[in-house]
Amino acid sequence: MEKLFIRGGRPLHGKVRVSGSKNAVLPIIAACLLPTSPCTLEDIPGLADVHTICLVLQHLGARVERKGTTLVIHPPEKPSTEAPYEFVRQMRASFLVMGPLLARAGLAAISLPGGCAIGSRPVDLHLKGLQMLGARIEHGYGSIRARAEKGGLRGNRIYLDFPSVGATENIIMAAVLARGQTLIENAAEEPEVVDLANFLCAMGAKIKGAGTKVIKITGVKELHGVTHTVIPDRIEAGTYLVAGAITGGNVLVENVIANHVKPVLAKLLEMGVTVYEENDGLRVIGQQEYTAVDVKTMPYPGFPTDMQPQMMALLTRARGTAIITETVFENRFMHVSELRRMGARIKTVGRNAVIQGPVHLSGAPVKATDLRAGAALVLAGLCAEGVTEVSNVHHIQRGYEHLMDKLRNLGAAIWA
Ligand SMILES: CC(=O)N[C@H]1[C@@H](OP(=O)(O)OP(=O)(O)OC[C@H]2O[C@@H](n3ccc(=O)[nH]c3=O)[C@H](O)[C@@H]2O)O[C@H](CO)[C@@H](O)[C@@H]1O
Ligand SMILES: C=C(OP(=O)(O)O)C(=O)O
Repeated sequence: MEKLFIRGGRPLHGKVRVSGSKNAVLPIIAACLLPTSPCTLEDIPGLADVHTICLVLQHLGARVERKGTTLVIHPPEKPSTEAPYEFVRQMRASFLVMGPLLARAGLAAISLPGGCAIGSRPVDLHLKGLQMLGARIEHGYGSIRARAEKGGLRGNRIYLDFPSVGATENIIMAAVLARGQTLIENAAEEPEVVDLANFLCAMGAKIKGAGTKVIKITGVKELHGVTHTVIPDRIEAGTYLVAGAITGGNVLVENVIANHVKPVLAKLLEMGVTVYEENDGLRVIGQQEYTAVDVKTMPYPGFPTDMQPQMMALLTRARGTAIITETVFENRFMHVSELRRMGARIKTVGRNAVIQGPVHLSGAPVKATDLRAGAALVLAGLCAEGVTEVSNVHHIQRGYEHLMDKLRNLGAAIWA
């Protein structure tokens, strides 16, 4: 499926269940290289990215069995240590095997991930952290080769210049088997980091402070396999909340941790969307009119950059002028020109986008340039007049399980 078609104008009604979190499951699968016995992972979404990281693990010698939404991962006794470009090119998160490989095998050679549509996305913070744990880093032929000193990695104090999610995760995974204690300061506080830490602790790791700015890890000798259920995807949940709001519908979003979507809820409420907690999830009731609000993306617990494009689509429907400031990625406004093709009035100045509303969007052929840009175009299509044709759907398939079926169940006219 490379194209999606949406006939807009139908308010969405009903229930939708959120799948397991993409950004939690990717590092957790990488962490399955660490124990000496198999792990069972539950509520694993059927996403292109999950498939890719499983291929990476298989390439490194792990045995991966999938049964429905369950994954069983048998770690290799002696992992191979190279993740070539063919994987890293498909998904930057492949770089997350660096920490576990260094911890388990003392050696890792991973292709350097390139930039992508939303920014240049260097890995300098990952490498600085691993260096502080005693790894020797060499660049060559487009790859990074990291080697632990004799006797393995050793704990240290690491200050991150920016609370990078991936760097925090890579360093935690490297430090759990290191000698002594590691302190990560200015660590990322995202729920996905906490889920990874909970998974590792269940395997026997000693980690304190995950979910705060300071994480303390005391290295242990060995980890054992466990069963773990990943947290619900807070970005998918936020996307369906916006879908309810943008179509003026009434939707119950199930399997969501309300605390994880607090920054999104706060903005929806400020705009005049009705959202409240029910026993089984969060109910969103759309209104005829919304008020423009300003949004600034920030590391957690700030407003998530992964919800910025979807929020922009919704803000085209709000009365007044809204300013979105993107502080996390330097180039995450690729959806603006596509939304403009649908009639949105948006200008960008550097890291700010100024949205003038309300406008009645109209269907148009548009292109998904990345995952969340694609989600924003689908949302815009749901409320636009006429048919919207979204191309490059493979980007959307990286992060939304059964998107078409879930939206159809809510009454959307969407087809491939
Ligand atoms: C698989 C996964 O979990 N992806 C999420 C993760 O990506 P990811 O882990 O790549 O995001 P980071 O938090 O690392 O990146 C945030 C910012 O830090 C910069 N940076 C990062 C690392 C580094 O070594 N040097 C550096 O300069 C990046 O270029 C970016 O501008 O967190 C992002 C920020 O919430 C989300 O948008 C992604 O959906
Ligand atoms: C940017 C995202 O993912 P990744 O880091 O995998 O590119 C995202 O999920 O919006």
